[in-house]
Amino acid sequence: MSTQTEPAIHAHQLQFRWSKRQPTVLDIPELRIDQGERVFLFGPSGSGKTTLLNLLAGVTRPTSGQLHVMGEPMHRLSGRKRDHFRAQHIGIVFQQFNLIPYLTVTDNVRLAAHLGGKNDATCTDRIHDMLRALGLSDHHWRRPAHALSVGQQQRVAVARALINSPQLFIADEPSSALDSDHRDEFMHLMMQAADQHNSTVIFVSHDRALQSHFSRHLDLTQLQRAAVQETA
Ligand SMILES: Nc1ncnc2c1ncn2[C@@H]1O[C@H](COP(=O)(O)OP(=O)(O)OP(=O)(O)O)[C@@H](O)[C@H]1O
Repeated sequence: MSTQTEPAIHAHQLQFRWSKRQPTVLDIPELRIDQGERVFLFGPSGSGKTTLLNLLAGVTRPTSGQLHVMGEPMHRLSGRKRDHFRAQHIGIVFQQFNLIPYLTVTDNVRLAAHLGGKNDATCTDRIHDMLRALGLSDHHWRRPAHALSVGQQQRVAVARALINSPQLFIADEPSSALDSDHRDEFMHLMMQAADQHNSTVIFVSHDRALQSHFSRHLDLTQLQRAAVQETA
């Protein structure tokens, strides 16, 4: 596993395409992100931001090249090993949150703790502390996820992503459905939670107003050589 000096992310000659008949979506000669960095990733629609996050999270595997995430060679690991690594070391907030609608708020977060091997005796207390820190008070905890507002679901998704104290926290447009007041509050809470765990943060958004929360701003079109596929 990783040491303190090892980068959180190191990609070398990283390429990805969906199939042999489709054009290359990502072609990144070199990318290094150090542990603890706060990265704001942006680029036009279709430029491959979500695809890159999925590669970093091990959801998909590079077509060619090397990708090390906290020292692990993701380009060489099987799907099962990548799933295991993700559950233990990476927290993700997806665009659509992907909560399980009929499970309670607490159990949605507990499931992630279980998959990460951290559903121990202190788990319920840790979940409730996390939910409280993210602004969800106790009368929400036993509600099914489908009975929450979009903003509340986002907070559950962040709690779920952070419950295992991940070394890498990845978020794909997690604040897009919030108004500007709630967005700032949400960003503050999210960064505070990431600070507590000293996580590396990679955050994708079209909203450039949010980039002031981040120490590094990465334009995907500058980072890579593949052309953006035109959206019809
Ligand atoms: N499952 C898929 N199969 C084939 N092509 C796909 C698939 N998912 C995405 N693509 C294509 O890959 C390219 C990159 O898509 P991606 O979702 O990574 O872009 P993005 O920068 O995240 O876009 P947006 O800002 O609109 O979310 C696009 O041309 C898209 O059409």
